[in-house]
Amino acid sequence: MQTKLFDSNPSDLVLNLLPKDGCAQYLPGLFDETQANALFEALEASLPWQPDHLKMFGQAVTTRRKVVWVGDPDCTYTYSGVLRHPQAWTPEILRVKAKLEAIASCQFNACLLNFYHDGKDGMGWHSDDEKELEYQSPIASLSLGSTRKFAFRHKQDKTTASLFLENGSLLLMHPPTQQFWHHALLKTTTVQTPRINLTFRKIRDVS
Ligand SMILES: O=C(O)CCC(=O)C(=O)O
Ligand SMILES: [Fe+2]
Repeated sequence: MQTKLFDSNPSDLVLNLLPKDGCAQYLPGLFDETQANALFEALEASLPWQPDHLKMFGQAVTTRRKVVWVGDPDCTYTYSGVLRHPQAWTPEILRVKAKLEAIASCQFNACLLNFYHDGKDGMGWHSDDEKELEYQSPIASLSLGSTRKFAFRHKQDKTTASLFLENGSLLLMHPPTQQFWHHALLKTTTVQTPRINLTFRKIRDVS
């Protein structure tokens, strides 16, 4: 499947990285090196980064990776068994959100930010399919800092697909990707520098 991402530029054809049951599109260089590095530094310095708390096999786990949950005030969200209350949007994140909304032609109301100190930090296999998430909406994932390997694995037949997420790049995961595929940010011994990832999401109106 080939999908046109921008109406304005006919050369911006972005291929689907998945062979079936979903659509993931990679757009490198959405922010150039200078912009991406400036954004990385601003986010690293200004946000209240905290270790993440997960429940794995009934056990409480504290991650080395750090997170910030940002969103509209009513966007509480439970994942990995833990209820999160959002921090208020910051001007930088709002600017990024507006840019990604224009590209993805949709609205986001929440964003999970992850800080990976180096290759020893990663994120295990999961899908972003919590009941609070709007099933129809894509997830837009912006990468800043070190290049890291990201992989998809089909839930039924275990087919895999992977790619490297570069500084300033965007990965769009469209429905029904989360229903059929797990994804992971793979650990590696070869990366010694940090990375920040922002995943913009749409929480359903549960009122
Ligand atoms: O860091 C990444 O690229 C992936 C993050 C992710 O999968 C998530 O936040 O749900
Ligand atoms: Fe995810």
